[in-house]
Amino acid sequence: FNTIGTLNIISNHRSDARLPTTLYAGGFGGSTKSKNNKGKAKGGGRLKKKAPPNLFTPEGRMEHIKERIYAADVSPLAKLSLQKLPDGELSLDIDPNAIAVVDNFLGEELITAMRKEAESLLPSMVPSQSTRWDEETQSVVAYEKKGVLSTQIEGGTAGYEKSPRLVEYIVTLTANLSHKLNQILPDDCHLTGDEQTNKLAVCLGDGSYYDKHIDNLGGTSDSGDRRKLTALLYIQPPGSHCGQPAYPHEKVEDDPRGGYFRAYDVPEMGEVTCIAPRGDRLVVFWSDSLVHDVSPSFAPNGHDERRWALTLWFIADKAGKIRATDSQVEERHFGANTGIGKG
Ligand SMILES: O=C(O)CCC(=O)C(=O)O
Ligand SMILES: [Fe+2]
Repeated sequence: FNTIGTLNIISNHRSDARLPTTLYAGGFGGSTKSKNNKGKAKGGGRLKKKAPPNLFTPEGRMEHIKERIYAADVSPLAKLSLQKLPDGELSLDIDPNAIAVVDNFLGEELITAMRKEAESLLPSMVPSQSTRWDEETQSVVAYEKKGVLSTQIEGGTAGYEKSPRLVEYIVTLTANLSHKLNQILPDDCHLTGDEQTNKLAVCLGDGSYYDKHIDNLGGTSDSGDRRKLTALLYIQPPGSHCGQPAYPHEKVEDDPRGGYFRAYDVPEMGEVTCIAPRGDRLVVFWSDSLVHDVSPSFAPNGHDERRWALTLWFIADKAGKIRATDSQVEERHFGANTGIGKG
């Protein structure tokens, strides 16, 4: 995977469009500016009813996304659990299987516009690559995922022109969700706010699926893979995949379109947690520990039902550590011969 450095966004909505404003992920409402901005009125006065966000301008959209991030409940990610260390000792630490699910994250208007942008990129998307363990050659081999196309959203002028809202989302989420989480997480889980990597992917609806995997297996090797946290945004119409009962009791069988995100080993939720790819739903989890897959995805009523997901990987900062894969988890899910998959 490639890591994009700071994304420069060129804002072109102004009348003086030839004098572009460059917005930097790290400096735009990022780590220094947004402390304690939860619901506070400017000037410390009474809370006034806020004007609706202006989603016609980049600044308005980014401000809106930032507000949605600070309103979202991502506290499940700070949950602690008792874990067995390799020497058998127990330690209280951040739960490796924690998941935060945020519904109606960005609102119907923005998610609908983002879907349009995503679909406009389809002609440039290519078969998604994956890796699997090959018994014959006893090595990890790359293969093309059937029925899944993907691309990486790039920053810079060219990338911004192609899909401005997707770039704005990536920059704003990177800067602000990292900042918000760093305040509630221990140092070894800290994330950078100005670097990320991402993938826009579509399941074409022919039963395509993702094998069981952990996104980042780099914990024991010097792989250079610093991906720490995964944030998936499902870019479908809000309310799609609204099966009964709701999360966390959703079941794959609830919907003929399938395409459920399935997490394994999540405590108190039974063996498998099923999460529908519901439009405008954000799903956040630890890239270096959560075992997950995607059930076969179908689009029985045509292209509108195709499963679009934008994955953003947050990068561990200098103090952040990539966990080594738990050997018992590896054995339970992938067999002793480490047929382990990687996202
Ligand atoms: O689209 C999803 O729900 C999950 C995709 C995934 O696991 C991955 O890209 O690593
Ligand atoms: Fe994954």
